[in-house]
Amino acid sequence: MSNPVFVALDTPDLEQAITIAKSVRGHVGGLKLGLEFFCAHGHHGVHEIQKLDLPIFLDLKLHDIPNTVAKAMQAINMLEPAVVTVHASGGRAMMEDAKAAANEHTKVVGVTLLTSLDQNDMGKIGYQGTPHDQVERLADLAREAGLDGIVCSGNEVGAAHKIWKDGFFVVPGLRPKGGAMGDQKRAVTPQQARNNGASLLVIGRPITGAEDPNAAARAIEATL
Ligand SMILES: O=c1ccn([C@@H]2O[C@H](COP(=O)(O)O)[C@@H](O)[C@H]2O)c(=O)[nH]1
Repeated sequence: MSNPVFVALDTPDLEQAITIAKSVRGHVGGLKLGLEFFCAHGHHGVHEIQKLDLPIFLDLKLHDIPNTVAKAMQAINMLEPAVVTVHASGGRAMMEDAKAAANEHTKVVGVTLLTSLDQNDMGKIGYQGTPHDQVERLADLAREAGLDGIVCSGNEVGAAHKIWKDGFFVVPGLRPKGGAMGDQKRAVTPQQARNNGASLLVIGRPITGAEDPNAAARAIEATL
């Protein structure tokens, strides 16, 4: 992938999503559509964004019983997404069925531990160990289930890469040096994530919330 940055078009406003995507398309490698956009616009919205002719990452974070996730995957296959997310904590059978139901050319990746969570949150949820432990445990499970890779923070991607040499590593929660964290708790810079072994970098607000999204995307591209 020449430019590993996928910009997260996190808005329920279709026109705004198209405007931002048009302004940054020369400086990103793809477009990520998540729950906010998909719940508002569904397949129609994805078709509109596809007109911009960049790969589409559908970040739907599917998490349910295996049969339901497999059927949901079948229902988005006609959109031919480049990447789709499921929650790795849905378990091995769910991930196996998700991968089996997906298009041959769609990468299915498992979210390990959301980048908005830290060690303190893990304790409250009832997860054992550190974020590294959780990411490595679920990376192993995702690999065994036949997924293409995982989603984790830039802090853990180096360790995950060591245990899964040919895995595909999606890293969100990225902030240029000094950038506002917002709800992200395990953030690193795009450059750090890339150096640590990220395959795909997800960047939302540092680009979409900038006064000049094109300049922000260009500045990030220049650091990679
Ligand atoms: O662990 C995760 C998984 C997914 N995301 C998604 O990435 C973007 C990040 O947006 P920013 O504005 O750059 O914080 C967003 O769409 C999340 O749903 C994540 O942040 N962490």
